[in-house]
Amino acid sequence: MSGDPHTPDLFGAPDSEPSRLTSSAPPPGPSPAAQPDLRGQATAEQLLELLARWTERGWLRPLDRALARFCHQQCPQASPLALLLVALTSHQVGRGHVCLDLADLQAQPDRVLSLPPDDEPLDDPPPTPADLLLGLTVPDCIAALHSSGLSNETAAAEPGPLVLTVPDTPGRSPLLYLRRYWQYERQIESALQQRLSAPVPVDDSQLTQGLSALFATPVSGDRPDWQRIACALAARQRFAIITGGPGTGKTTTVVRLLALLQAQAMGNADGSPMRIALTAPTGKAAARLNESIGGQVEKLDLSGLPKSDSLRDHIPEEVTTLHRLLGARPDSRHFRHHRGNPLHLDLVVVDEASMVDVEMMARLLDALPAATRVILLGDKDQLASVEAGAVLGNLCQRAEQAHYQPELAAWVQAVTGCKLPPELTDPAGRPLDQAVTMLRVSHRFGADSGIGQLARAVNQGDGQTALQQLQQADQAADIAWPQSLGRDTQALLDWCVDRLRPTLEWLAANQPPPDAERAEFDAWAQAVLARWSDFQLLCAVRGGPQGVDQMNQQLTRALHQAGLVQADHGWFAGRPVMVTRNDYSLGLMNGDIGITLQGPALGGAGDQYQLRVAFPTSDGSQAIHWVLPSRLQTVDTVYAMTVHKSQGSEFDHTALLLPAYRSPVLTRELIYTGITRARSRFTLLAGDAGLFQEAVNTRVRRVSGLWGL
Ligand SMILES: Nc1ncnc2c1ncn2[C@@H]1O[C@H](COP(=O)(O)OP(=O)(O)OP(=O)(O)O)[C@@H](O)[C@H]1O
Repeated sequence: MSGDPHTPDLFGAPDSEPSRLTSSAPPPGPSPAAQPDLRGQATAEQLLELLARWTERGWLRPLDRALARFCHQQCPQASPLALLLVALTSHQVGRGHVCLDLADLQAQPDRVLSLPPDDEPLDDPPPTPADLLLGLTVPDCIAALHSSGLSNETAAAEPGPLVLTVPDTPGRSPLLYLRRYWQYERQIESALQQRLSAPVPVDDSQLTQGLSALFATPVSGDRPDWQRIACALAARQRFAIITGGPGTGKTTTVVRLLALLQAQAMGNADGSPMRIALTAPTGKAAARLNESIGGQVEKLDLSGLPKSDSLRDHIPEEVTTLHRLLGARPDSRHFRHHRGNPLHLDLVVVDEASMVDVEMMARLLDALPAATRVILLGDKDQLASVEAGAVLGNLCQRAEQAHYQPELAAWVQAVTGCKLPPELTDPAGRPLDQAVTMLRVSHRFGADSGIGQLARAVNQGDGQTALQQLQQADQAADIAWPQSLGRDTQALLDWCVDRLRPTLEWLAANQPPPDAERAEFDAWAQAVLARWSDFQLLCAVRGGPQGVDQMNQQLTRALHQAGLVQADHGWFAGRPVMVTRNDYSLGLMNGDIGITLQGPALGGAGDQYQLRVAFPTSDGSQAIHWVLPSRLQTVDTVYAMTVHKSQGSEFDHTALLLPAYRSPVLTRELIYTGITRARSRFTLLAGDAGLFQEAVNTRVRRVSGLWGL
């Protein structure tokens, strides 16, 4: 659970990235002496030497080579081919995959290293996996692993550091895992299987009544009300997923679902309410849900439900982070709650589940009794977590087509009145399919919304339409692509300064006097934090001229020159920072954003200010958590932030800056995530239409063995 989330090699290799094998101008071949012959005489030492060369070039992480060396020491009989597979599997984990797909490896061997772009000239290139694996087949790899003593197919066998799974289902490839990740996937699979095979008995007429009470809009025959359907499906399952794009009503639906389930529980013979936890992977996402859920619970009309007088008090509004729920321990990947010390809960709702990695999901499910119901909410099309695994994406692979069994469709119609389109039913639908609902109508972005249309085109991989929409957008539109800004750094900086200016000027103009009451400082800081989401520059990459590091440095300088901040380095009022590592002693979580302000002096010395960083409190209250800059060890300036770090946040006006060069990071998921961070205005900052279009055509594929549910 560590690592720099922004380095390109952390992301899955894009599907459309041409393999080096097929590129038109391959780099000159390696000298034969440098290339271990994996079919014949190569030794482990030769292979490890080659891995060292890859590591020097940044194609492999030192950790990946160290693991191969460790495996060589533990199992000296392991062949160089087996050791190569160890290093590549480890490297895949660093790029967000849970395993190495051996068929993919054979088809496109060079996708598994962090190779530079094809057009970058290489000086004395080492052989690549394509060179090493030439003439070797998947069965050769399997045989090498079997004889290595490193991998076992089942958990029952003597555990080796790797696990090889060879599925007998046609179309499925053998997958090689580091054992830990195999275990996480199996934990998830078994926890979900257990829940999917034990649906909750429901009283259909009570359910129909509850749904009618909560959903005021009458059902129209030809347009299914997906929110109502989601509630019905989740009411009968111990595990359910509600996925949907921005503004499709995930929160609205879950609030109604909570009311429905709680009303059912309180209407039961013993009348005890369910113990419910609402959680999200980051503090920011938790705070956002907290805010929106609170407002929605208040407005909910509960009059048609049983126990309506006391029901509202039992609908939770407080959202906690997964780390906090599980009882994270400083400097440890172990939690206080686990199988041996489970959480006593009846229902757990996980919002922004696309950001939950395989390890976190496994740990959550491990800490829950089998009877605890689990509901995942999230947008399956967003970027996955930077850590290994794209659990929500993997589980939602069949969500578009739904695959509801005809009996389920009939039941849905009986309890909700909604007729499901026949193309979404499938007699061969799997148990997981029956537990997934995709919300398909955006209530935030109507049919004529530029942001909505652009997000849809990008999501469908239609780069040409997306470009046309951007090119044809007029002044009044909510999307824009000022092409000159993508090519002229100074113009870009000036444009960003102008967008940040109102908030920085407001901040300075409204600063309370040093002797003001603490509440006055808190209210001011709250307002500054709220205004901070008026505009956000997002960068696709970390390094390079359009990367987040340089943009932050240049923007800081430009703001200083414009007189909007008092310094161009160090700590100064108006510097926004994001916490990059959980700090339990300060109560700050990775991803929390604070603004440096002239705050109240410590100890109440009322005649002077003290520079402090104002963080919102995660309980959604109006209080501010003021932290001395010297106590913040790991923060980044965030005048610009990476798209990855922006997940779970929304901004009124979002601008997405793309690099001027090809990068494996530029994918459809990244562009979609960037666009959907915008509430009311989106600006693309890119100099090259081709790169944008290429990115939209490029998908992240995260290999996983979670397909059998
Ligand atoms: N069925 C509906 N009819 C009309 N408006 C709706 C409906 N459902 C949701 N909305 C409105 O659409 C907006 C977005 O809803 P909501 O916040 O529930 O969506 P979401 O999917 O959780 O959004 P996010 O992208 O923020 O996660 C809210 O203003 C909500 O009141």
